[in-house]
Amino acid sequence: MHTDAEHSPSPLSALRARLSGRCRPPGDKSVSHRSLILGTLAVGETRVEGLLEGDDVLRTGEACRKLGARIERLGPGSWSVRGPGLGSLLEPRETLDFGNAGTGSRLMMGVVGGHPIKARFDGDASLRKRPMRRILDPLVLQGARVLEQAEGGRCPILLQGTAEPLPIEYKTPVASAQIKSAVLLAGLNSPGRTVVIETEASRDHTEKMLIHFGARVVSEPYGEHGRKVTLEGRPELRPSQVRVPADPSSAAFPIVAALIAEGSEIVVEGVMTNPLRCGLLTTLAEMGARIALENVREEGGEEVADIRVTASRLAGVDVPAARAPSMIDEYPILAVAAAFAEGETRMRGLSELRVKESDRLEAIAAGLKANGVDCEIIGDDLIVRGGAGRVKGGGNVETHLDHRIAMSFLVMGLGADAPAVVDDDRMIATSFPNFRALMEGLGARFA
Ligand SMILES: O=C(O)C1=C[C@@H](OP(=O)(O)O)[C@@H](O)[C@H](O)C1
Ligand SMILES: C=C(OP(=O)(O)O)C(=O)O
Repeated sequence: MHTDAEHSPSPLSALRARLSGRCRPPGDKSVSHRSLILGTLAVGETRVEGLLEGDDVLRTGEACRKLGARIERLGPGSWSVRGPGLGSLLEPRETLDFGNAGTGSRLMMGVVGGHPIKARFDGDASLRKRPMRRILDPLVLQGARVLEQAEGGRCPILLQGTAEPLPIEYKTPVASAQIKSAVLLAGLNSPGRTVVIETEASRDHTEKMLIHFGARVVSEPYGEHGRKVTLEGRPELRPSQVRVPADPSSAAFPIVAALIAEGSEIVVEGVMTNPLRCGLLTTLAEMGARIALENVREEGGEEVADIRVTASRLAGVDVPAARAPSMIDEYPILAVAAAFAEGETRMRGLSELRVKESDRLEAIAAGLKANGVDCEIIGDDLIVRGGAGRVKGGGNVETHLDHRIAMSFLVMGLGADAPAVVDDDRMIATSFPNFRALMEGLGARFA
């Protein structure tokens, strides 16, 4: 299946534009994956509204079906999930193919790891490069066994889960919501308590949604920036209603586009403003961006807001490493904003960017250089010296099967002197299938 995607790239270029109007980005990817997974672990019908119908999430849905869930699309973004329930999952007969999705594959490893079933995990060329030992190590402590794996603990992986996961206390080696979530999801079927400690807090959607589905989860501060999360095993998960707010990581693209494209003013509606996802907004505000949160309200257990953005003169800033977990997927688009800023932006502590869909640190630097932007990587830091409102553009950007690299450099083209070209736009469908239409609705020009 993945071979098609790899064999016929679809290049796209973006031209200078002025943006105006209102838009609503699709549902949050993290919440969407989790709504299907938790729906599968609850007995009865879970209804999801605003599900992200991107390839990553649809593959999680396919995997849940292979474990015994009945999943139906009732209308656009509206889905019904009927789970067999915790402890009653079926052993899948076929490989669970997660395509490009780190989140889907890693969370489902946690689910399988906590059940007495065996499953094979695989994905595309990008997913096959991503490190999975970080997930397998704690799962083995919980009692799962890795029967087969590619070199370095990579997919394809054959995982044998356990009927009775051991209650463990686990300190994550890096700030990662995927590691935390895999351990908690495996721990759901444990007779005891599972504790995950992180020294830097990562996004907390799993904890919040587990509580929404009826589990007992306590999250306490740990050290200066960390959290200690305790889950009581074998909860009675009840089917629930989930309303998925708009994805702040997708909203980041129109937001930065409006900041850098002269004369623009837009409103991005219904965006989740969970503090553990808001590092980009904090950073852009420090850079002098004219961004206002309007109509702040609650939707589906999360705070959401309409975000008004006016084109702005930006100034370079120093982004501390401690902010990385709250904006981990936003560095490619922040680097584009930094390219248009006046002065130097230093983004610190980006080692995790090397193990995303591509080596994002290298991919960002190469894309910036191709478009005439002065930048360098020093250790795990990225330094961008901005053009004070001007970027040459005209570059050809290699996207390496990475949706965020593709969208970021298309946004760059909307503000650059010459069009920016990305070598392949197909991966955009993994997280933001209507990216092009939504941006064109605001006045963006692509060819
Ligand atoms: O848990 C999640 O939904 C995610 C966690 C992050 O990954 P890490 O856990 O590897 O930081 C993020 O990059 C990814 O897009 C989504
Ligand atoms: C890192 C990302 O996703 P995943 O880890 O799910 O592939 C992302 O969407 O930027």
